Amino acid sequence: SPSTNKDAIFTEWCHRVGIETPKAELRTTKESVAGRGVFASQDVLKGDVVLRIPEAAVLHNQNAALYFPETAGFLASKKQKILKERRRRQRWWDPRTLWRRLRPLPFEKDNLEFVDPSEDLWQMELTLFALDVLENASVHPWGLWVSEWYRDDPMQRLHQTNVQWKNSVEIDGCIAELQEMLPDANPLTLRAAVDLRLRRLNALKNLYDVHHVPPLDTIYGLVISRAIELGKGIAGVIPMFDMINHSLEPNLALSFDGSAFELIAQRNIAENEEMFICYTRDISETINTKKKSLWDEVSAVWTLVQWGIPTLPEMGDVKKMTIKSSARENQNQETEDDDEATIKIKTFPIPSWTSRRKTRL
Ligand SMILES: C[S@@+](CC[C@H](N)C(=O)[O-])C[C@H]1O[C@@H](n2cnc3c(N)ncnc32)[C@H](O)[C@@H]1O
Repeated sequence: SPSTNKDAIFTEWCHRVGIETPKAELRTTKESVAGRGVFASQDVLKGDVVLRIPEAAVLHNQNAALYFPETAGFLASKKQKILKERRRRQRWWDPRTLWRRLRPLPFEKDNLEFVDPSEDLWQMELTLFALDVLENASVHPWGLWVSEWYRDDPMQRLHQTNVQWKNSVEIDGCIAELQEMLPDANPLTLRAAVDLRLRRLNALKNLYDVHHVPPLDTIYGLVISRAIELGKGIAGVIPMFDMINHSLEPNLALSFDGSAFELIAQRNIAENEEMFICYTRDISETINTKKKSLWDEVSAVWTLVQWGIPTLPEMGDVKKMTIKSSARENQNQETEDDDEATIKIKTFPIPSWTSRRKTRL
């Protein structure tokens, strides 16, 4: 049974919003690598579905827009402006673009140079929606879940002090702590990663003009550590799936069947074993890359900054979590050569705004 009352309340919440937990259970326990994680509630066989999360329960911008149309409207108009500005920058002959290139001292990059509008805007979208949820936590269906979001590492503590990227004393302290967690990391790489994360947040705040919301930085740090890419430039946080910790040898894979996300056992798992997904790269890739390279070191540093998880340098990677559409089919094909199984990545189809209108939690 769940180890704390809070876990039991969360599990009850999951069932209320349609999440099925046939073989998995959230537990706050020292047995978990992160103090809290998802465990097998009974013996699991390879190929079993241990969790099933309906798409309507996922916090992504279209589901969130149903509850917070005002925020959705604000975000959409800002996004339009940002994309327009980017299109203008792509016209090299535009006088303003030309001026930017000809400036004598182009070292001070501007906001748009720290974010890629086709990749990074979901960060602010999900952050603002999560803030909306928290403001209405006592009545909103997602309230109980979002209130449970948690992360404790030097980078998150830095975010929680709402530090500016120019404030070097606090950044130095954070870097020193991260360095202790990953002594092999090159200090300059570490500084660059922290700096990039803070500058990107700063750039997003400027582009959206949302500077004065105090818990924004905190929620931003939580959102980026829990979201998963669902499609190009679209991300979401999947309840209960977001409670699963990271391992380079995961025993679960995520699959989408058109209406729900399923977590499928990749091997037999004993009752009370912790269950993991891999936040970084697939096992099949890790096996072939034992060699430590500069790129691996950069990746390990990024994993530390993004999730607060110190990995071995040769194991790190910056790749985002991916959805293995074929996770279930692989079970049938994999019998002869497990490691060679190629994973097809399915782009998650976000349903249109109108067709989703009726589906609420
Ligand atoms: C998606 S959440 C996972 C659930 C989280 N443990 C919780 O209770 O909310 C990601 C966060 O979990 C923690 N985490 C996940 N895997 C970890 C690991 N292998 N070692 C240490 N911390 C981990 C980190 O704090 C990370 O930022």
